[in-house]
Amino acid sequence: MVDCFQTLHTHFNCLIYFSPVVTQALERDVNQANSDPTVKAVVICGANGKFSAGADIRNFANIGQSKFSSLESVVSLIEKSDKPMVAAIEDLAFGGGLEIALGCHYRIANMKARVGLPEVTIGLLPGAGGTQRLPRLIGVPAAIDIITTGRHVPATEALKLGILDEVVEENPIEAAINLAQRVTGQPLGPRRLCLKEVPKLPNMEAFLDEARLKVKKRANGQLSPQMCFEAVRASVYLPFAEGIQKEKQLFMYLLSSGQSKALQYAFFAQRAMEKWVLPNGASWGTADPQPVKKAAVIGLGTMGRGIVASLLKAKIPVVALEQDKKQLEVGKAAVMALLEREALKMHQNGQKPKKPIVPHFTLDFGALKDVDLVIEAVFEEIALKKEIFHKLSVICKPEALLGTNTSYLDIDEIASVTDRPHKVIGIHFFSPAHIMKLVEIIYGQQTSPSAIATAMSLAKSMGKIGVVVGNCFGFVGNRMLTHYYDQAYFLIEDGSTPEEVDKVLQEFGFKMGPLRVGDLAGLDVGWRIRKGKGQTGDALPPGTPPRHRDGMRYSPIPDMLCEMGRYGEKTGKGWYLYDKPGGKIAQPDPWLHGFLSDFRRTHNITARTISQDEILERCLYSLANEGFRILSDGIASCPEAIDTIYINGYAWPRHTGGPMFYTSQVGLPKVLAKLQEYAEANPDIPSLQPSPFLQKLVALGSPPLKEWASHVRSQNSKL
Ligand SMILES: CC/C=C\C=C\CC(=O)SCCNC(=O)CCNC(=O)[C@H](O)C(C)(C)COP(=O)(O)OP(=O)(O)OC[C@H]1O[C@@H](n2cnc3c(N)ncnc32)[C@H](O)[C@@H]1OP(=O)(O)O
Repeated sequence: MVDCFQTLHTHFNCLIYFSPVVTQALERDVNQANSDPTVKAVVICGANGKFSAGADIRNFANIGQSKFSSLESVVSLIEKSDKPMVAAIEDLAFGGGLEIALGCHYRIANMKARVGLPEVTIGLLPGAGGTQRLPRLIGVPAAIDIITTGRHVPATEALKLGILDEVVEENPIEAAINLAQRVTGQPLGPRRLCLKEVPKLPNMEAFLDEARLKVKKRANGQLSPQMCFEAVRASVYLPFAEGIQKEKQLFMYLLSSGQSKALQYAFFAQRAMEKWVLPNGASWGTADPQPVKKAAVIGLGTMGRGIVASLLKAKIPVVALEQDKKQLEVGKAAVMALLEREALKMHQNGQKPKKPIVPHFTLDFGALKDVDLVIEAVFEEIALKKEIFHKLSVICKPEALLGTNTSYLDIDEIASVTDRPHKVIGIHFFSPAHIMKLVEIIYGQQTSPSAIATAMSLAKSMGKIGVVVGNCFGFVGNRMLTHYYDQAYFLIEDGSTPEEVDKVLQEFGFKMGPLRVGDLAGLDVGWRIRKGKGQTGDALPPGTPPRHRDGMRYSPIPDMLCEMGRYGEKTGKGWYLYDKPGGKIAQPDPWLHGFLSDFRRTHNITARTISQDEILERCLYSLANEGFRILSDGIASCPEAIDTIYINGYAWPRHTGGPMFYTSQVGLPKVLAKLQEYAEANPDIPSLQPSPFLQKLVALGSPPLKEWASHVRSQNSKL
């Protein structure tokens, strides 16, 4: 990593993610350069076209304090050197990598480089002086922004901010050597960040108070953004050396917190999804993705519009089809408005908006004859979907992949009406589809590995995270979610208010609780699904007890709200009262509280005071309990898949690692005991009965989460 100007040729190939061994080697080489009189200046660069992405975070939690301290002392050694030290940043300088560059006296990067301090995203803070040097270099507001968000800063912005001294078109090493030659002999004092004052603000105190509140609000219970803020704040009030001590103290606090463990787990869990393997052994190694040069989307409702935008983002031309002229006009206007908003957003973020490819809007199914992929996004009605898929199998070319954006329905049933069940696959987006990162890729009994590879590769090109799952009602995410919502409804029947339930889940870390989310998504969505299942509406057999279905407890309250036209935000009332239809300001609704009291009276329910613990445990443990069933059914291949789905599709608070990781941290015996307790108290709620797989894990002594998949004996793959 160290290269020299003129005589020193020590050059060690630093891995993009460095270890304590690399830190030691860097220290040795800097010392050598310092003591070699023939060396006039040093250029620090990376190997293989990259500067550094920071420390290797595998097994981070096991590294002792001394190893972290040693990086700061090497940065300090670089900074104190009497010879000019120049960082030549190729492509990226993140985390400890940027901290090393901040220790250098000059920094040069190539045009496409990005720099940043992403430690906050893995539950930490920059612990090698970054929180003390960056504010001295670029001022407190910009440093707070970069350090508390962990965002990647493009080279051009970094130049404007003053993080970089120069940006060059190509290889920065050459330019760094030239710079080193130019500055040799000039005083280095003014270039040492540790000696600089933090730039003053006229209203520093007030600015920091406001910034602290903003960071806390955005953090939603995550500690690292708040500790990052406190470390930067220390740079304002403490001398450099004391600021470094404060940074170290806060870093060690975060390192030992459960949150950093959870966030690092989530980081690797997400990346593991890329390497899908089916129970029959199929994987990237055995399946080639088909090229998708042209795609079609059927249905331009909310989901269809977002899917069109996502495909266009991946530069795939799209045929957008609707069933009638009016729907097509409405859909077209909405898609164009969405594309304009996206372009404006890019412009505001300083990015150059690309000229959008305008979709081909049509009513004509014949326009689909040459597409490589269709994604159907019509209403969740199996008969409608089957009709469309039958048509597609007649019109589309034989090699075209037929995808459905269903969120619940049976992929095999849909495939059964086509001439190519091996090319039928679920591609389940999450709303808003152009923003949410998750895509569940669902394989049916006959879906080919190549179809899976194509869908996974498509997800990546749209900038999304694909997770391969098996076929069952609701797949992974929605199958688990049903139990979470059921508990919320039952708790409300038994005496809680929607506000109490939401508050508990918000305090856990969700941005919104289940009832508020229900109002946002539209209560009619679930109502239509329950009607489709015959749980409510015309298909309900006469004489069905109002609060039971097939002998199991059922809450009719959400159906009753919909029957009264209370669909949530869009109608101005649902679980909450809104300022107007489509309004965002939710207020507790006295009418609803009265309605709940009447409901309890009608059904002889004596309202009881329900503790916050019971609300949390019943909602979260019942959801995770279904996760254990999903694992033993082979619908998800590992707990990491479930957690990645929940974090990226359901806004599960990342700093708790996802439902399965969270359960592992609470302790499986405790979760099992609580489920047993709640199941006994509610014998008509079978979803509270602990899953046999959870019981098995506890009987096995609660092995670590990474071993759970190996304990699934009866994989019930649908392939
Ligand atoms: C001795 C300790 C002293 C000092 C401590 C200093 C603090 C730090 O530096 S903490 C680390 C800060 N850096 C980061 O958080 C960067 C994390 N990585 C990323 O953001 C991205 O990986 C990326 C660098 C932007 C590259 O993205 P992309 O091109 O999309 O590749 P990925 O799929 O994300 O990653 C490829 C591959 O690398 C593994 N990996 C990524 N980062 C790390 C890491 N920091 N440590 C170990 N491994 C890492 C990732 O898991 C992938 O592995 P596969 O096995 O190929 O899945």
